[in-house]
Amino acid sequence: MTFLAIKTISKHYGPVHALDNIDLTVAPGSRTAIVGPSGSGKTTLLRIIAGFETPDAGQVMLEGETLADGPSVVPAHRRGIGIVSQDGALFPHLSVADNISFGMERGRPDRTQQINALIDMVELDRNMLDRRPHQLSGGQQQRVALARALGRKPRLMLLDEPFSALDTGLRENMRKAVARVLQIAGITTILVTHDQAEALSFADQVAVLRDGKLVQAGTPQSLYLHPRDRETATFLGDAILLPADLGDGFTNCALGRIPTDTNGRQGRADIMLRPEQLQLSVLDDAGTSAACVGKVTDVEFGGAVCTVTVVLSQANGAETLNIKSSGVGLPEIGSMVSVTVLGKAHVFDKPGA
Ligand SMILES: Nc1ncnc2c1ncn2[C@@H]1O[C@H](COP(=O)(O)OP(=O)(O)OP(=O)(O)O)[C@@H](O)[C@H]1O
Repeated sequence: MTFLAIKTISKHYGPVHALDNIDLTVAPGSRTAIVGPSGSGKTTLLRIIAGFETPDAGQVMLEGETLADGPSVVPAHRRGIGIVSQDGALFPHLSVADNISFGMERGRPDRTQQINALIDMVELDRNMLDRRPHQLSGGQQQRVALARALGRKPRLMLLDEPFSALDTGLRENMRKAVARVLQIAGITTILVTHDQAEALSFADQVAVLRDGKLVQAGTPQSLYLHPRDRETATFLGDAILLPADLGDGFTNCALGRIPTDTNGRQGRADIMLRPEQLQLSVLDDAGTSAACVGKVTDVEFGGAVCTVTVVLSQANGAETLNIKSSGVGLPEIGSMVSVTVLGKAHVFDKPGA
């Protein structure tokens, strides 16, 4: 079932083609993340959905209602869409309570009850209600902004990089908290972010934009493991890209004979593995018959996840691999290791894709 449908949306700013024929559907109650490099059109798309920007062509439909049909649009304030932006955009001269209740009827008998319910929902202490925004941390301000947006009971919530000003630990906590609040409230959400890890962990659906075009949309798992092209593969995370010979659901490549995610394709192709699909074992003298052998040339300690650089032997094409490994029992530089592949290699649709 479709809740929001974006159909053939295009937008120019003078000579810049900010959005080019975008089609995207969003299911009710779901969380979609729109990701892409800087300038790929993410904010423009969000602003068109919100009603702050008019498309040149195409439609935006929400619950079957046409919100935009080319330049003919329903104004932003009549769309029932909430938005939380990067800076939270709170009113600095108003208390937290007044910020949350902004737009609520002032004489409403259940006003205090509503404010309390909203501040509880975003898991802030009620004793913060009398404070001004500058007396709150960045994360607390974002929660107030979310409470204010929720107070208007939006049909759809748009989050425009709301976590980007927060530091790493807080960012992750906020992301989880916001996802929880929106899920409990049953509100369909679209998040714009340039942080691919954030998109993968927050969303049920990830849509990748590049140069104003929608490159791929799908579940985080499907995009991460089966990206359409090399650019999407490397945008979504570290990737090991290798040339290979295909046949019968297997490939022969520098890592030996490994299963692939396509059947029935033959010939040369480019394949991708995620670094965590490769497992290292330090070789003792008896292990030199292992299928794929290499030498450790660098070890980068990174806490829980470390990077081990391995140069494969001549027999394995002398490829250089950056492999993710746990910080426990890291091999030493200069040691010989065998490399085993977990799972399947992804085959790109087109050679050189
Ligand atoms: N009001 C505007 N006038 C002219 N050009 C614009 C305007 N808004 C956006 N653009 C251009 O449209 C393209 C898409 O911009 P947009 O802000 O949507 O990208 P983005 O993916 O959100 O980028 P970022 O991650 O840097 O915020 C860019 O080339 C940008 O320079």
